Amino acid sequence: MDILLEQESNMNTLAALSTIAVSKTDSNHTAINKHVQTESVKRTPDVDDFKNAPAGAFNNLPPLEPVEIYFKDLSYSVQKMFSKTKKEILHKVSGTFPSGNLIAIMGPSGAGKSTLLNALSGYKQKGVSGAVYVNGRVRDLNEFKKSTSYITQDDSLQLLLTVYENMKIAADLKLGKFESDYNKKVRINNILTALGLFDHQLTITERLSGGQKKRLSVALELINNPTVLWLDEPTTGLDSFSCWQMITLLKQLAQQGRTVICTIHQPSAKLFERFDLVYVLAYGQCLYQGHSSKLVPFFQSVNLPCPMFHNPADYAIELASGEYGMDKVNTLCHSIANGESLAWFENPHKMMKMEQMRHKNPTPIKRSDFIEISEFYQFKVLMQRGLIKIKRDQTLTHLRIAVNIIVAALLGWLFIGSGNDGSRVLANYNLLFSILMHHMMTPMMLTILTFPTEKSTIIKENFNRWYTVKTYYLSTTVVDLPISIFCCLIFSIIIYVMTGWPMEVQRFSIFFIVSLLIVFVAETVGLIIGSCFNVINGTFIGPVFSVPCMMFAGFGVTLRDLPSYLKWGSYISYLRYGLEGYVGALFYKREQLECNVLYCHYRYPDKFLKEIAMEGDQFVTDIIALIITLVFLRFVCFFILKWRIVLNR
Ligand SMILES: Nc1ncnc2c1ncn2[C@@H]1O[C@H](COP(=O)(O)OP(=O)(O)OP(=O)(O)O)[C@@H](O)[C@H]1O
Repeated sequence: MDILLEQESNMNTLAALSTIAVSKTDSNHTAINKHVQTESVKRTPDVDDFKNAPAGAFNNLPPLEPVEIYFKDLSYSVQKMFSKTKKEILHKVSGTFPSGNLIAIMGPSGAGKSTLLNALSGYKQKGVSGAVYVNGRVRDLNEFKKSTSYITQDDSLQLLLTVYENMKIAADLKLGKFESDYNKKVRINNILTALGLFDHQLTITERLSGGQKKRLSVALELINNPTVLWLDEPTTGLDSFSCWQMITLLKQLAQQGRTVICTIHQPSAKLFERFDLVYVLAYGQCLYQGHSSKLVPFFQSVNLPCPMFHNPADYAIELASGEYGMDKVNTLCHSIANGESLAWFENPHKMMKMEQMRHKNPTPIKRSDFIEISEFYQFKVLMQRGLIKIKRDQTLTHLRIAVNIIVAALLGWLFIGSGNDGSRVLANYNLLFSILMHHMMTPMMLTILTFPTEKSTIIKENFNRWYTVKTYYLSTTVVDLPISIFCCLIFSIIIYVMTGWPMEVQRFSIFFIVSLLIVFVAETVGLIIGSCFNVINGTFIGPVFSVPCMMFAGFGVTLRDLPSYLKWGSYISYLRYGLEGYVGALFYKREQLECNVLYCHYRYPDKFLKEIAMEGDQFVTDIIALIITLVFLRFVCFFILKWRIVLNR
């Protein structure tokens, strides 16, 4: 009990601090703003400057335009697998979410809570029908999204960045260069203080507790002061105190004029009371909509009284899951008119009609302070973030370098000095194929394994307008270049020197360029597979896709011996161009090789080239073919990524 009282007092302190934030007449606040403006010209601040700053998270932001959301006959259906029929998940639900309220969407598992949240926020658009109104007008999703932020259930954070770095990157992406670094720091500091994360700003996000990660997710989205916050299960996985902290924080944000809507599983009685409005779903229908304190009277009104000392939220879930019979579910949904009825709001007669909303807001919702950031600036910031991640993810970076050194050294050792040995030409050919396998599998599997974990973050950040898919795609392509080139170069040098291939700049350059192109193509293939599949399916699809590529490379079966009806395969297999390029680089126009045994069948490299049906002089064509393949796959990859992230919503 004492602990709870203490927690409550902490929360009250937070609430008091937030009240300071919204008080526009507060002289302290004006003084601080002035101070900030004058100081920003003078010097660059450091962290200590902010230690004693007031905790008002949004004290220098323009006032919020209230956003009232009303939806009518909202349905959501999905295509059933292996069937032409559709499955309807939301059944023509209606509802009203007024501004300045903390709203809970409740219901048993599978009732459609996340689906409703996604449909209302625009996170899901395909399969949604019905109307969503914002301030009395049909929602213009593009404009509406400028005022909203969506916080996903899995926090989707950049785990390798510190709390401050995450905030700074978010501030740079959302505020661009229109705000000075000093102002961004002040804003970050205020938000972190209000959310109890100030003392953790130098902590790597990976090491934060579950509750702190959830608060950081909220903090990141508060940077541009959204008016509507959508949160999918913000309390899942948190202990009771962290839940309390989170809901209290959300309540404060709502009290500042925002519309805060979250899905929640089964809140405790204490948590339940904190919500202003509750929207209960049962089997995709609305079972209750109204003030949290009126839930019990509502049940009473339909002769389903909540048992004494029973948590009303628990009782609502029991009813919604059909524990007391489906007839009760239908009665309740009917009584609330599937969300149309406003009878159980705190002051139903004060609820605004659509015309009144339009009258109150004569122009459609438009964020006056919205900042459009240039794609070039976004690219720069994403590059910065990518570089920090590479620097921090030392295990992966070191592993990539180490794997290339170790594999090159092992292969080099196995084939040491064989580069000029007429009796080991076939061994050299096998080695080239092994090198090809290494350059194909390592980057492809690495991308297949790492990209899917990034996907949810990209989807969330892109939806919240942090950056476009194009800028993300370009930045990931560029940021990885130095490490890929370095790994490939070190591999090529080790293997080339150890094997004793001819020390000629031209031969080595072709060998290196072909290797690099294979690495880039394999990375792109990995990215395509990673964009389409999850890690498990991707790790299966990757090697399966590689087998035909190997088959058509001309290694096991020479290109000459391929049946005519399968010839096409050799044109689309990028490994064929790789192998041909390698063979050309190392065997074309070579002098006769050394022979220290009785007989060397391939002492003359031309004879070998003839036998494997490769001309050897085609390396320029091979390099061009690899470049065309790379460019083509890069475009394909971009469109798949765009489709997965934006178009498939
Ligand atoms: N793309 C889809 N294809 C098939 N069924 C789907 C799809 N999306 C959602 N569903 C189904 O719709 C129902 C509602 O899903 P939703 O995730 O909204 O439930 P929820 O109430 O949020 O559940 P939980 O609390 O467990 O997360 C579930 O039965 C789910 O299986």
